[in-house]
Amino acid sequence: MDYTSDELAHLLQELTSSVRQSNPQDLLQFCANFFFSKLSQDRACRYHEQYQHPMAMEFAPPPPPVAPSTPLSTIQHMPPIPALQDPYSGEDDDDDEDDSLYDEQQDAFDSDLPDFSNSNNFNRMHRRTSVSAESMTPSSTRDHGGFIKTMIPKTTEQQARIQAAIQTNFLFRHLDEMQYKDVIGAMTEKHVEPNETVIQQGGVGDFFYIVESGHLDCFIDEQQITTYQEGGSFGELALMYNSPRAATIVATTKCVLWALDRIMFRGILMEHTSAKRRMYESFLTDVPILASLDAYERYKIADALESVGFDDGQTVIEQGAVGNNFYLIESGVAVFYKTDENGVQTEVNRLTKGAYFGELALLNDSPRAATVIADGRLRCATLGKKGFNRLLGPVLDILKRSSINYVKVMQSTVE
Ligand SMILES: Nc1ncnc2c1ncn2[C@@H]1O[C@@H]2COP(=O)(O)O[C@H]2[C@H]1O
Repeated sequence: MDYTSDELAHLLQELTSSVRQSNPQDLLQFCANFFFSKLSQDRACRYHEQYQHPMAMEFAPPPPPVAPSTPLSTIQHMPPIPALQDPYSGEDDDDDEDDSLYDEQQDAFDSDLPDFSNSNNFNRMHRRTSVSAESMTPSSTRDHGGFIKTMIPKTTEQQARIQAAIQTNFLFRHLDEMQYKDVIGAMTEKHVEPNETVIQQGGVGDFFYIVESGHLDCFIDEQQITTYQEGGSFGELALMYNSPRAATIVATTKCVLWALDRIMFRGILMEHTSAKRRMYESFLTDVPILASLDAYERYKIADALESVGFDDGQTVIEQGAVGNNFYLIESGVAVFYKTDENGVQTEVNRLTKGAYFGELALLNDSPRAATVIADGRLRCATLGKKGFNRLLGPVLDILKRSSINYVKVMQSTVE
């Protein structure tokens, strides 16, 4: 045992006084939150100690956890994701604290309590830059909703590297300035060697990861599912659903990762991510072109989609323009027009919910082949060029094949 009875007594005393102060409705949930916050701080401190004593970095990898795996089928039938209260909203009063506790009650924390007894986890965090140890002292602050933030001081160079790593990642796009600062403040740098396992399928979820550099492979039941590189992220599912890790992630090269702990992920990134995935889940399932994708691939598309509305008669795409976006029709009617060399405009097509357009210019790097105008109110989910190539990879062949027929149809309509 590496704690003294004094430390235990002190910890329990602190818990007791927190309970008295807050008078929570759900005592067990309150205690769970208290200990999770303590764990988060402890993790940051251990990391700090390890940074101060680089010779103490050696460790044996933790034994593979014995837990049921989460096959994709489980993801397809996941229970609704509990929505957390936005920790940034509301005043600093007791009601807010109660609300946040009420929301937290929906969390099945006990089904997913990581085994933190093995401190080797922390020793896997390697710090690269040599900054004064004083300036690296981690701290934590409590915000309005009783949410305890992890704060690990960083050099400007580290902050710039995190910003570069997250700038193309869709999960960070919606953050306001304060959330952005908090996320950067809470991240922990992790250096990984080739063949090192970052996440073990069936294990418990502790961190969400962003890739700064390097490549990693993702396996489910030893079958390779996908790869990750600069700007990619993984490890969110176990934190969102309190489920075992759904896949194994192994580095294929040296990697630099940034890790965000469970509390910060749930407090800042989860709400928006889960809301968006929920919002697009059934819509994307009904889009015929995406039928061959699995549930997780559709989740990733949902992360990247932006909803945009057009009024009756508004132009969505102009023939001859440069194409930057792909569109999926959420509702309404899009009408397609071709203008011939004499300037005569002819209607060539009409599409409704579930159909897509705007792929030709992206597939062929060509100017827009038609003008698209909203007939009545039109709402589309759009995907930028990068997201289109990255996320629709598995259906690009189908899109290409369909685009050939589609061009033929349009040409025959015009002729
Ligand atoms: N097809 C997939 N199914 C489930 N998880 C996947 C899949 N592809 C990539 N992953 C990622 O692998 C991660 C393993 O840890 P998590 O379950 O926390 O979160 C998972 C996802 O981020």
